[in-house]
Amino acid sequence: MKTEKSHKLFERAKNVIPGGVNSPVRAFRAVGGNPLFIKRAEGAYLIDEDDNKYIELINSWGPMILGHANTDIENAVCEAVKDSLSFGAPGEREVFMAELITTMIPSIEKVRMVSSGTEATMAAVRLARGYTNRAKIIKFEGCYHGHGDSFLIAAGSGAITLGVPDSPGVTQGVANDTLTAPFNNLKAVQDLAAANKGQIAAIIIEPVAGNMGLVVPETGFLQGLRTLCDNEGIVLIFDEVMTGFRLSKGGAQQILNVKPDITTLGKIIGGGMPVGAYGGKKEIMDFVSPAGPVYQAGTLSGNPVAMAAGLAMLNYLNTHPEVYTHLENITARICEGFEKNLKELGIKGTVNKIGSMFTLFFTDQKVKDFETAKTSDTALFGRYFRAMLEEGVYLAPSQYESLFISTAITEELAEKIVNANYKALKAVLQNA
Ligand SMILES: Cc1ncc(COP(=O)(O)O)c(C=O)c1O
Ligand SMILES: N[C@H](C=O)CCC(=O)O
Repeated sequence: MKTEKSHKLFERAKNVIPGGVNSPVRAFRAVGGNPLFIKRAEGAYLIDEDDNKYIELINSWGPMILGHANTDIENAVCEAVKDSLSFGAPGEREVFMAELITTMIPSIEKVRMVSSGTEATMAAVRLARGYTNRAKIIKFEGCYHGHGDSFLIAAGSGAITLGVPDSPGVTQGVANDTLTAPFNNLKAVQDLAAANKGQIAAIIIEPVAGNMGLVVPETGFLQGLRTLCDNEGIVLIFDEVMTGFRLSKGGAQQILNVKPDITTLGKIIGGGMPVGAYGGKKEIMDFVSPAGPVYQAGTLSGNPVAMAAGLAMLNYLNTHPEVYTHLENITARICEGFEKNLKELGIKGTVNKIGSMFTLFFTDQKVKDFETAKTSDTALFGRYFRAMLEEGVYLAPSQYESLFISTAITEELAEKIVNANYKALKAVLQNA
């Protein structure tokens, strides 16, 4: 595989961008080798600067659920651009967007648009603190909620990959207010709440965790958190930046049948543009400025072009429920193929999946939390990642990420992915 142009760009980038990338996990540090610079993407494919073409399973870390260069979304953006790129004043698309979100996710009665998932989670926690007049929050080991200071404690995603789950730069004062518990361990959360009675403002959780690899909640876990929050006056925040509009049109909360007080959103909601949102019960959302005292603002919040992209995306998903069945069937097919390959080649692996999200962990343990996720052989993952690239399939460059399927993955492509997986696993065995 020729990667000269990517390599040259990376060398130039390292001189002027920290680590040569604008988000750490893109640097390929966990898997070895240099990042590929992408010049174009279309449907299910990424095309790099050296004209290599890959079937891709990241989809910009989730947003591109309809594949790249979707005509509906691109047309909506082109139309919106004609009216100016930004107003800094309210526009009708923001109203349409809020109406659509509150229809699709009924636990959201009012919603505020922001420009990233990080902004959404930071604002949601500030709101919960302002509403309850309490300081502490509980988060889960291996969950990632963006790079807000309060969340960089036992954090997932690139923070695990690069060995900074507790980042320098976060003050001890902030860290003291973030308590952590293992995912899927209700007793640990109940104990924390009892030991800090009357002090916990919020429990924030990815209802389906995607940032320590994919980990699904066990039966009763989320419902147990709901009951605990109701009993203790704690605000339950579901961070659905990844799962919102992906696992169903009503997000993870719809399929798992548990309603949070606040939901944070991002990724798909922007159709590929930088958008986030947080919303929930009216009573809580009316604490947000200017309705209430909790301050939060944004120069580009509700940006008309971003709203146009997001509206086109959400309108499509809202009116095409068959999308989710298709995505689930394709994902099941790929995961079954991977499991068969692992068995045939005698490689230890566990495939976690839900809807159109999945992770192949190189461990024979059941992966139900961060501790079990960490039993994966990450060196083996690195070799597998590179072998898959050679086979023309682009994966997330870390064991601790979920993969995402888009509607552009046809049954034929699913077959190709399974075959590539077999060849890559075999190559990894031969070179062990
Ligand atoms: C669950 C979750 N929350 C929050 C974020 C932060 O979103 P963003 O990267 O848009 O700031 C991410 C992804 O990065 C995420 O996966
Ligand atoms: N896991 C992260 C978000 O979902 C990966 C994206 C990033 O940090 O660049």
